[in-house]
Amino acid sequence: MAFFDIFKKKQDTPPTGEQAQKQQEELSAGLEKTKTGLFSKLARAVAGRSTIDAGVLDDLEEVLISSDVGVETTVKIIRRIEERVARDKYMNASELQSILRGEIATLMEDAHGSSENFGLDATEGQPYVVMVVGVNGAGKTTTIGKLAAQLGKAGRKVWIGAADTFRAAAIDQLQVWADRAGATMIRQQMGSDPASVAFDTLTSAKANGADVVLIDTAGRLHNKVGLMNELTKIRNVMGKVIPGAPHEVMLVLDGSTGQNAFEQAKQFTQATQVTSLTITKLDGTAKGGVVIGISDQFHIPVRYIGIGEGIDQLRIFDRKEFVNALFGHEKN
Ligand SMILES: Nc1nc2c(ncn2[C@@H]2O[C@H](COP(=O)(O)OP(=O)(O)OP(=O)(O)O)[C@@H](O)[C@H]2O)c(=O)[nH]1
Repeated sequence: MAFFDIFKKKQDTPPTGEQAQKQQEELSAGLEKTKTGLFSKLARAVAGRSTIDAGVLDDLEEVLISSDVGVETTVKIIRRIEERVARDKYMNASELQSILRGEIATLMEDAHGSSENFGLDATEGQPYVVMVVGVNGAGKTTTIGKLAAQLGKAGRKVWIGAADTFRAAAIDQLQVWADRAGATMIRQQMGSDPASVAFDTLTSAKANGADVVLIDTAGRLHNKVGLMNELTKIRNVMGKVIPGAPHEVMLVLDGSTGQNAFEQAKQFTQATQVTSLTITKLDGTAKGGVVIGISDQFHIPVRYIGIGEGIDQLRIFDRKEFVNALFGHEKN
């Protein structure tokens, strides 16, 4: 069974029209800074210009790069718009916003393919295991906590493994979240072997009929080989307890770090096979363009975004809602 099914199908009732609207409004509010930044820059790029010409495209390039969309993705977008302009000859500068919206929507669709494709399916009757990776401070602990709470609310039995054993405070913080979420947490002494914690967690989860296992890991980046070896060791141990585990490797990135998030994505994708992304802290930043650039550049689907500290402010990422939140609903 895929995690997406586990999560979605267990939700008591789908949101009503009113709830769905509220959720969309919260998302728009969370992305407000990114939206305002992008649009004020776009407005400046087209001010006083009638057609989309080379000058407008140069300015657009700067707008996208300064909105943290990333160089590769920016170049791709500009090239596509250039092709359209070449075909169409005359394009009004006022159309730039809707053209950009269309290009971003297409990019996100290409990057995501089937958005349910986050990793492997778990064998029926076995827990679905998510290994959560990312640097300290990216929001791993909070994300695991919110996820456990949402899954618990949806009636799922959740096990959490505290395999970030380097800081006692990190283990304690995770324990607080686990208790709040009604999840079972497996922990050992600070400094113990993370692979051993993962082994204990999966063994206990399997024996107790857990639905989902979330494994927290330490994300020290000072040494790439060290990181790779540690993550490989944890993965191998998991696979011995539950064949196929981990079914998903979720990389948590702090969206407010902009270009740094791209660098982290590069480091982690080189160290291990990452199958999904969670991008946190989009509420406090104008750097939300990272969501577009990272999913495009790394071709890894974004599963969740964090738009606040509240439990339900960790949202399943929906690329259409995201584009709507940035550009408004499409007018027919
Ligand atoms: N505003 C906002 N804050 C967030 C979001 N996600 C996480 N945070 C905050 O970011 C801070 C860091 O989050 P943690 O979960 O502790 O980060 P971590 O990656 O586990 O870091 P370590 O515990 O140091 O390994 C906390 O204060 C969280 O409340 C979000 O989506 N929005």
